[in-house]
This record gives sequence, C-alpha cells and structure tokens, in this order.
Amino acid sequence: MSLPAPGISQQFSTAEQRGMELALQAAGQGVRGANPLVGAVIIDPRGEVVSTGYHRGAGTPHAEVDALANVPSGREAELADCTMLVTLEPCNHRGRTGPCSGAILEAGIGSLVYAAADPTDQAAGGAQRLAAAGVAVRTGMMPQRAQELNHRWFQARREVRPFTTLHIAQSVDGLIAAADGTSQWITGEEARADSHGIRSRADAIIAGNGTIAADNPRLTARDRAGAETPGQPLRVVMGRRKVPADAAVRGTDGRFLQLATHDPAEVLAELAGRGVGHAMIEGGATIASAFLRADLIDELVLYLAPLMLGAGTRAVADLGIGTLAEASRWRWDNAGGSARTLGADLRLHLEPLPFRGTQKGK
Ligand SMILES: NC(=O)C1=CN([C@@H]2O[C@H](COP(=O)(O)OP(=O)(O)OC[C@H]3O[C@@H](n4cnc5c(N)ncnc54)[C@H](OP(=O)(O)O)[C@@H]3O)[C@@H](O)[C@H]2O)C=CC1
Ligand SMILES: Nc1c(N[C@@H]2O[C@H](COP(=O)(O)O)[C@@H](O)[C@H]2O)[nH]c(=O)[nH]c1=O
Repeated sequence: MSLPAPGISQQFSTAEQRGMELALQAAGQGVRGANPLVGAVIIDPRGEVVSTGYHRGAGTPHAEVDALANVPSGREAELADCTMLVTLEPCNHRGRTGPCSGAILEAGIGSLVYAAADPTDQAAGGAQRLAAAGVAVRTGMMPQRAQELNHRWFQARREVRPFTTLHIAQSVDGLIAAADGTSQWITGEEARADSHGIRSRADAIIAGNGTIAADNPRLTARDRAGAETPGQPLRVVMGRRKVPADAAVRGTDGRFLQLATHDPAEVLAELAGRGVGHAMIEGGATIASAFLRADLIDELVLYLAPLMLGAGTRAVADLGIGTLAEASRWRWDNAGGSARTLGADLRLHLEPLPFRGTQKGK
C-alpha cells in the first residue's frame, strides 16, 4: 500500500471529520512540554465513537495507547472494522513508552487517519510501518488545525531546542517583587503547588543570578508535604558571577549547572545537547525578558495574585518595543484551561500567536 503525499486532501466521511474534531478537543486536555499535545478517537463503521484518548505529558501513555486502553471490554474484536483518528502521526520508536504503531497493529485496528506528520527522526515512519502491515492509512484531514495545536512545539523541534515555559507569579499591578526585593510569597499555596507540578514535569529549571542572590532558591520540584518528587529537573543558573558555594540551588545531587552567558539561545542549545526536552524559566525579570526578546518562550503560565505593590520589580523589563504596533501579542491557550482560579489566585495560560513572522528578535 502506498501513502498519499502529506497535505494531499482525500475524501473523509462526516463521521471521520467529527471524530478528528473530537480528537483535537481531547488533545487539548493534555499538558504542554517535552511532548506535543495529541488526541485519538476510535469510531466504528456506523460512525459511533468507541473510545477516546489523549496524551497527558512526557512519560505517560501516548494518545493512541490511551484510546486503545479505553475501548470498552468486549468490543476489542470489532477493531478490525474501526477507524482511528489521531491528530499526529503514530510514533514508531520506543521512548519512555512503547511505539504506538506496534500497539495499533497488536490491537488490530483496520483503518487510520492522522492529521499532522511527526517531524522527529526517531518518531517518524509510524504511518509507513502501519501501511506496510496492511492498515488502511490516510492523511490530509485538518492538517493546519493539527499543526497549529502544537505550533510552538514544532518550532522548538525545528530550532533544536527545548520547549520552553515561562513562569511568572505577579501582583495585579504586574510586579514580581516588592521595592526591597522581597517576593516570598506573592502567590498562595494552591498556585505554588501548581508551579511545583510544572517543575516536576520539566527537565530543567532556569533562573538568573539576580534571583539566586535575592531568594537563595532551591529550585527543586516538591509535593505539598515538601518532599522532593521523583526525577528532579536540572537546576540551571544563567549569569557570569560565580554562584556562591553555599547557594541552596547547588544542592548535593549533582543536578546543578551554571551557564556563564547572557544569551538565551546559547542556554537552550546547551540544554538540548544535554537531552533537555522541556525547560521552565522561573525568573527573574532580566532573564525572562531576554528569552521574550529572542522569541524563545513557547508557553506562558502567569499567576495573578490579588495584591498590589505599586513599586518593585516589574515582571517583564524592556522588550525593545517602542510603539503599540510592535507589541508582542499572545493568545489564550486552552490546553489544560486558559484561565482558572487556584485558591485566591488566578492562573492564566498563554501562547505566542501562531505564524507571527515579524516578531522582533526573529
Ligand atoms: N514572583 C516571581 O515569579 C519571581 C520573582 N523573582 C524576583 O525577581 C528579582 C530578581 O530579578 P532580576 O534582578 O531581574 O534577576 P534575574 O534572576 O533575571 O538575574 C539577572 C542576572 O542574571 C544574569 N543574566 C543572565 N542573562 C542575562 C541577560 N540576558 N542580561 C542581563 N543579565 C543577565 C546577570 O548576572 P551576572 O552579572 O552574574 O551575569 C544578571 O544580573 C528578585 O527580587 C526575585 O525575588 C524571581 C523569580 C520569580
Ligand atoms: N515569589 C514567588 C515565586 N518565586 C520563585 O520561586 C523561587 C523559590 O523557589 P524554592 O526555593 O524552590 O521554593 C524563587 O526564587 C522564584 O524563582 N514563585 C511562585 O510560584 N510564587 C511566588 O510568589
């Protein structure tokens, strides 16, 4: 069986289109990070949904495997007559989880439609493998929607750097520290627990030397009881002054790295070389602004606390924008929710506008 060239549209039934729509929605329940958002839906020959699945982040089952696990017991034998709609080409490699192409073959799915091709060398080739094994494989359905869903993840892959999340905990008047430099704590316990969730998923946490001097942070991922969670991220300090020997960020586990540079691209290249797929920037304002100026932030998680400081450190410093037409424009990111309350605070989730080719720093 030969595959159509990606992008060549084919005829798809209304039920298949509805299925892909549901798969895209399911994908949005996941979390952004080292892996893209992916959703999968299995429909039967009548067009009824048999099961739905989505990927919950690096290290958890892929969407196709989740959808297969959600097939109601007793219906497994029907899968040869069913179609799986998946937002990204099924992977073909064994990463932290097994290859999806293998799981699909084992389950006996008869037909598969995927929206976007997987651009990664290790993962690509899943469609060919399935087609070669006799599965009816089609693509060309909603490719733009699927590309846009993960547009910054695809960009990060193309640029060979980690997907990068900027975390900001600020007052309603946009400050991350008071006039005397104190900042602990602006956000409450619920919001901070959420931040630790991001830390625990990230492969590296980056802070600037200013934050190290002001806060002496540990930058570890901890649960609500204060215990370190398994698989700690690398703690990275960006700056030329040597981090003091007794700084908490050094820790004792060897997972500490100082990069004596002010260039965000250099930091991300170094981290990519060390296998970091997801980096989280925890401030302060100077390094956050440097990453923003270079258009290297893929996701912004902004916690807004109901307090005002009037004077202090602004969350973002000069971005080199002189007039409104040059504003750095973003959009609300629905993946995992674009706005929700966490205790007394608000959690806002944003992503850069897709395809903004004229962004400064590009
Ligand atoms: N509420 C929140 O979410 C957070 C608040 N904070 C607060 O923010 C404040 C610290 O912010 P800030 O002072 O901006 O410090 P930063 O943490 O951004 O560190 C700035 C330092 O990092 C080095 N550096 C790295 N990259 C660059 C660059 N591109 N340009 C210039 N310097 C660079 C320099 O040190 P060197 O001279 O060694 O090269 C510089 O002095 C503290 O008060 C802290 O409490 C911090 C994090 C989060
Ligand atoms: N002030 C502030 C944050 N500040 C961030 O947390 C760091 C302290 O980390 P640790 O020592 O590991 O607990 C600090 O240096 C800064 O990067 N985070 C938040 O979620 N809310 C807040 O109000």
